[in-house]
Parts: sequence; structure tokens; C-alpha cells
Amino acid sequence: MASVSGICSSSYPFKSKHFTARSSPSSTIMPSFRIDSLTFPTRPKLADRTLALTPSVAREVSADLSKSDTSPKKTGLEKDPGALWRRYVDWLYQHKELGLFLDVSRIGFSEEFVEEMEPRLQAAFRAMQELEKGAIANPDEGRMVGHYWLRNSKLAPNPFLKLQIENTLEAVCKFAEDVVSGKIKPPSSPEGRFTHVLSVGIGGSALGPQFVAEALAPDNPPLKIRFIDNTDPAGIDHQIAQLGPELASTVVIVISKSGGTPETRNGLLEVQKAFREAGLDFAKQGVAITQENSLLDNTARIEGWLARFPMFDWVGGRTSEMSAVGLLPAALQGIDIREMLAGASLMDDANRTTVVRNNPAALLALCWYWASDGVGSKDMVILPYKDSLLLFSRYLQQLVMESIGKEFDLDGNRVNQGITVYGNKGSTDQHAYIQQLREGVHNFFVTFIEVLRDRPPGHDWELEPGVTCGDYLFGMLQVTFLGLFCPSFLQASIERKIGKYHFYFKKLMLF
Ligand SMILES: O=P(O)(O)OC[C@H]1O[C@](O)(CO)[C@@H](O)[C@@H]1O
Repeated sequence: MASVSGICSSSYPFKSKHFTARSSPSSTIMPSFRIDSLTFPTRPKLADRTLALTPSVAREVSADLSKSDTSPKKTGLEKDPGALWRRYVDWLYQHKELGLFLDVSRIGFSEEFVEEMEPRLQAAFRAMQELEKGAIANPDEGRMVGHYWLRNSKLAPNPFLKLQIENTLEAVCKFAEDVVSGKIKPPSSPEGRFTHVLSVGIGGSALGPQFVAEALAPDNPPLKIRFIDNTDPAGIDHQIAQLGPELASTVVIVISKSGGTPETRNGLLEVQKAFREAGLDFAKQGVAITQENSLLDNTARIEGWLARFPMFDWVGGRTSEMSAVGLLPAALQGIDIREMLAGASLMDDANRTTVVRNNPAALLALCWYWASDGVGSKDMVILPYKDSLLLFSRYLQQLVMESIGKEFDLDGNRVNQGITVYGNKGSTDQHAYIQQLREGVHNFFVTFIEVLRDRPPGHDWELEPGVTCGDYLFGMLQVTFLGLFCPSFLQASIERKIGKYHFYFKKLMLF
């Protein structure tokens, strides 16, 4: 594979005259394909919605890494522009209501592979249906797995669980409303109301709320949030010092499903000490989110904390974002949690279809399986081109690696498999780990994430006529995408010194 070492340095001197932003794919010179049933993700037309385009790229994998000799052999990625364009049109997934597009055309799975996987995917769909009906799906712990019910309580397998979900949501909304409005107030706050949230938890009890705070909180939230998610004394001191006198106006949410995780317990004890030293009554400002009757729950009940919210046995930590774990911190920051739940519920619906090409989760699973030979032979790199999605890769890292990084499969066979997930943000990290992706070990596949709205409608500003900062971001994504997908093509175009971005856009759209 040819080197693309010139790509970063050559990306700086671009002038606006070379820079044609976001060309429409409808300018294709291949009119014979039926594209009328598709809505392509052309950004300017969709300026009033937040949309994500998720193309993926996989390096060629040597056939000898394939799991079994009977698996379809990998022949290398398609490079013919016409064939790629057909593949793009054939496989582009779009969810109009959510504004989500998923482009899997650059993952080179074959028709043969899709056919081979079909019975396994249908088995997975059946297993999912059983799961949603309340089957015991976690044999180790003998419990149900039902985080989808949080997003649509009507799906809960019995009226008791449905009521539990609805009551908890009501209680979270009411508590958040009362705190934000100042009806529930801390006893010694100079402001007379809560102004900050301090969340204490780790792993699944921290990453979801952290990710959502970065991604969705307004610029001036009613309560600002901070996190203690480790047992690092300096880290804890830093959070408490940053709060300073605001500690008196801080609601402390302690989150732990088990209620006994040492890091979280330590964080709680440290915060309680800080409260004592400041002459504050922790119980009047403490909230617990945990399983009923856990150590944490009993502590909070006996000490008479401000509030307690349940974590359900049938919700795993890493999938708890739509339980009180994620909903309470979000609501306190002024995020519309009912809207969040409605969006997640729509996404769940889309992932229930048993037609693989219409099911985004199944499509991603197919891609991951293909790209990593079903055994994690390649790492998954997540590249979001949006600062607010910085924590997406960390969130997915826990979700994927804790879920499928396993020593044994369900039949007890030793498999030692999983997928390594890492990432950071584009374009910032063009200059860091993306350097290795471009030139180093070919042991990865990439998911690019693009948000198709730069600023709220009406707020765009042009650096030069017709060119915004967001156009540059988009250009960086396209160049990285092309550079990884087809370095020789990119290198050749750089060497010919043609109008680079313009050329890339036009070319990309022809695929
Ligand atoms: O919510 P808890 O019980 O404190 O657990 C925190 C984290 O620790 C783990 O149990 C193991 O790392 C995760 O699954 C979980 O998210």
C-alpha cells in the first residue's frame, strides 16, 4: 500500500478557490443508477437537523486470518469507482426521522459473506426478541436484560416492571424540576439554590452521563456537572477544589448499581469528609442511585439522604444511560430527557427489523464481523468529527469491550475474543494517532462519524466567501477517509497538485 505521508502537511495551504464545500452526489456522471428512492446526506439542505453520517473503512485483511477455511475468502477492497458507487447506493442506510445515515460501502464484505451470515443474523434477531420478552439472558447472574424497556415501558414483560419504569421516570423528572426551580434547595447555599452537580461513580455508572454531558448539555446549563470517577486522591481533590464554596450549592449524586464498588465508596467518603470540613450536612445534598437494599441504598436510607432512585437488576451498568443513572444528571443540566428517550426508542424500533440491510445495528455487526474476522483480529477506530463527541470512543470502548471481550463463549469453549476499540477526535488527531493509521500497522478498521449540522441554523459564518470552519472540518474528514481507503489514489492526486479538496469531493461522490 502506497504511503500518504504528504497528506497532513499538504492540507494546510489550501485556499478557498480550491475548496468546494459539500458537493452533492446527485452531480454524478452515472445517471443510469436508480437513486430516486434515496435521500443523500447533503449537509446544507439539512441544516436544521443534527444528522450523522457513518462511513466505515477497512484495510485488507489477509485471508489466513479468517476464522474457518469455509468462510468466504477476502479478495481485497473494491476500487472501481462505478462498482463503489453502486455499492454505496445499494447499501446506504437512512432513517429519515432520526436523520441518521449509515454508509457501509467501504467495508468490503461480499454477497457470499452476507448470505453465509444470514442464518446467524436471523438467530440473533430471534434471541433479541426473546430477550425483549424477558428471557433470562445472563446465565452467570440469572437475570433478564431489559434496557430497551426503559425507552418504551410498554415493552416491559409484566405490569410491575412497566410501573417501576414509569414511576422512576416521573420521580426523576419531578426531582429535577424541583431542584432546577429552587423548590428543593440546599440548606446553606449563598445562592439559595443548587448550582452544581457532583457525580460520583465509575465505568457504566459514569461514562454515559459524562458522554451525554459533553454531547448534549446546553452552553449554560441550570446546574453545571463535575465527575469523580476514580480513586485518585489528587483527582478527587481537584474536583472539590474547583467547586470551592460552591460545595454548599452542590447536589452530590452517588451512582453504583452494586452499591459496593470500592472506587465509588472511596469517592463518597472523600466527599463526605469535604462536607464535614466545610461545616455542611452531606445528607441534605446527597442522592443515591443504586439497587434496592444495596450497601449504598441502606446507607442513604439510614442517613436520610435527600433522595434515592433505583437501578434495576435487569439493567447492566454499561447500558444504564437511559435509567436514572443517565436521566437524572441529564435532566439537572436542562436536557430534555423525554426527547432523549423518544429518540432512543425510535432507534430501537429500527433495530428490530429482521431485514439485515434495513437494520443499522445488524449492518454494523456484519461490518465488524467481516472486518475483524469474527474474532477481533482488527481494532475498531472511532473517529468523530465533532468536539462534543469526544467521549464517544470511550463510551463505546466500555460498551463493546466489556460486552464481548470474553474468555469463554456461551457453550463454554475458550475463545479469548473481543474487539479493541479506541478513538479520539477528528480533525485534531490527524497529527497524532491518525499518523499511525495512515502509515503504520494495518491492524484496524475505522468508523467515521460526521454530524451534519455545524451550528444552529442561521448562525453560520463564512471565513471566506462560501467557506465556513465546518467546511474545513468536512474536508479533513473526506481527506482522511480517502487517504485511508485509497492511499495510492490520494498520493497520486497530491503529486499532480490538482485542486485537492474540490477533486476529492467530486471523486468521492462518484464512487
Ligand atoms: O455500578 P457499579 O456496581 O458501581 O459498577 C461500576 C462498574 O464496574 C463494573 O461492574 C466492572 O468494571 C462495570 O460493569 C460497572 O459499570
